[in-house]
Amino acid sequence: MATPIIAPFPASRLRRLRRTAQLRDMVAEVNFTPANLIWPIFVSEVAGAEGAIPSMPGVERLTLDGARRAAEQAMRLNIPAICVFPHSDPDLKDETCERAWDPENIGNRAIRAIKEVAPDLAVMTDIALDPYNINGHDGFVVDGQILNDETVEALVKMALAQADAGADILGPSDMMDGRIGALRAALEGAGHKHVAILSYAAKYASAFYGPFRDAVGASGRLVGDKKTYQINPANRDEAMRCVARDLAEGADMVMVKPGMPYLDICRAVKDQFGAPTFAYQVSGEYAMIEGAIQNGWLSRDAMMESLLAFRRAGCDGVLSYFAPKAAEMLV
Ligand SMILES: NCc1[nH]cc(CCC(=O)O)c1CC(=O)O
Repeated sequence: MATPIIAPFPASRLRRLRRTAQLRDMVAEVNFTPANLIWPIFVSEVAGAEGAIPSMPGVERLTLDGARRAAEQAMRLNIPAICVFPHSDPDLKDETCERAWDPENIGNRAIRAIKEVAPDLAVMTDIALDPYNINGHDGFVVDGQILNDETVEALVKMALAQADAGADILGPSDMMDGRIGALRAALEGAGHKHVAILSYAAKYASAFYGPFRDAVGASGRLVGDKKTYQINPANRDEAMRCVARDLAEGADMVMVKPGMPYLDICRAVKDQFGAPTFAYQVSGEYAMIEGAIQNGWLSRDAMMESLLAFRRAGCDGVLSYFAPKAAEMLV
């Protein structure tokens, strides 16, 4: 960073450039546009499960038709990408997680439905076994241990099914070791050379995912916690090693997750690696801000301020449940 030169007062009056909206805009260091957004949506295959998610006020589980409408809305609002999270039938969850790589699972059906109505919209996926796992974990569980290498093999099958369904961006969120290299090799081998990987590289074992687990119906199921695979919130160097490793294995873009409590990590990742860097403003962050807005405790400006903070911290974009609302305010 350049060394700031400040003339002594009154030669320097920093308020001169804050006087009008035009002057403030002229010297704004970062901006936020709809192009900075990725919109996560929940798509359910369970009849009657669509509708409100109490811990995420304003967010709904969608049907396939709802996903189509969201895709059309994203295109209208210039949101470049939508990220599909499946809410799968709880009665079909098991330990084999076989539905994760079924071409007809709800995630893959949603990808195809979106591509039908909005072929140009980028569709991102989530790669992890938790939507289909009876115990709510992102990997296979045997004797209370999360198996790494066996899980990676399953994730590869899941990824290929998503790529076959038309996904543009794959989002491995599982935090198994070696998955990025395995996914990249499999995609090349299967002719999916242009499918991009946005790695959940610096994903922390966070309490801020609670409402998401309600949304996908994993809350009651999760046995134990995810601390043996997600990063300890105390660690920064470890996050940097994860990002370096994932980029070296072929990730096209990297993510820091959660977002607001980890803005220091966003800045460090952008400065050190200069790769396309995204933050996930996760469900708990959304719930805090939107809940406070709906109670009249915060104004709607808090939403835009929270998004702008990611840009200031070096992020190219943000996955946020605020995407449609924020994009509407930006047009
Ligand atoms: N692989 C699961 C997954 N993918 C995205 C989120 C969280 C997103 C959010 O909280 O908004 C999670 C939850 C978890 O790791 O338990």
